Amino acid sequence: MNAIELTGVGKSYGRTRALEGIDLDFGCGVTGLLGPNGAGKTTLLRIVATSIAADRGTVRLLGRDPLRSHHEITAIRRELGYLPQELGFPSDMTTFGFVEYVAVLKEWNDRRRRTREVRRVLDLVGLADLAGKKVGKLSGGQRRRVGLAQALLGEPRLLVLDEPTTGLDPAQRAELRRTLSVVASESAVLLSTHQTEDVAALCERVVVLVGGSVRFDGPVTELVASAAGQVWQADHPAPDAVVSWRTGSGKHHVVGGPPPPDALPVEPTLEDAYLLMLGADAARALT
Ligand SMILES: Nc1ncnc2c1ncn2[C@@H]1O[C@H](COP(=O)(O)OP(=O)(O)OP(=O)(O)O)[C@@H](O)[C@H]1O
Repeated sequence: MNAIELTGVGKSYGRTRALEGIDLDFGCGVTGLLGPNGAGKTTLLRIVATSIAADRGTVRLLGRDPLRSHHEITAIRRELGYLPQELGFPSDMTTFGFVEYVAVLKEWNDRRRRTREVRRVLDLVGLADLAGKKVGKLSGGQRRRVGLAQALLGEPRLLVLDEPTTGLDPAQRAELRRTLSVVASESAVLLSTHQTEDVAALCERVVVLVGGSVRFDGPVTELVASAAGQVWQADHPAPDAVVSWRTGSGKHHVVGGPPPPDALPVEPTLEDAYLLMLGADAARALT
């Protein structure tokens, strides 16, 4: 049984079709969800986090149907950790107090066990030293880590993270990768991000959503390989490239399109492959 099983899933907001025909299964490991603004990433994560219901198709989470009964949805939520895109914090609560409050909502009724668990997750995200500080006085990145701490309570089998790296500095992002790679050995982790480097560093599998549909689903290495032979370094601009820019070294990084005459091929990155995929879509939309 996979932790997440989606078949023919669709969701609309009024006339806007946010998702259509989504067929995806996820087991243990970290899967990265990429897609441009409005592609449907948050909508998909909210469905998987039982925060909203799909309009069409079937959703099974941890072997259960969230629409079947209150009992089923509660059973799923007991094993689910969710970091929403925007998490509201009562600013006068302390870091410890806020995570403990979420633990109470998650039915950690034994005070000693609860305290131990809150300390464990604060330690995991590197916030032990700030446990007594008011949430309102934390930096954006620190607040993001408080959000992550509450999602990690109880070692959830299903961890859903909406843009977890937003606001984190490079050292914190590296630490987050370390934490998630440990969690993912026993849990299914689904995260959305605009940072292709995070996906390349952390995920075995990547799903690209475009316009509410799955545009790519497979190993990160496969997406990278799809750009082989289409990325160059050149001395001159490439006006017909899918994307190209002048780098700090003064050379031009050229992705797709005909190579300029002096172009030297370079190994593509995940970002190159992703830009190529989106660029091809954009070009198709214009014809
Ligand atoms: N509550 C809502 N009411 C109406 N339309 C919505 C609502 N939430 C999302 N949408 C629309 O659904 C589509 C998908 O939005 P969604 O937030 O899932 O995309 P996303 O990929 O997460 O975008 P972003 O990268 O900007 O966060 C968009 O067209 C958006 O405008």
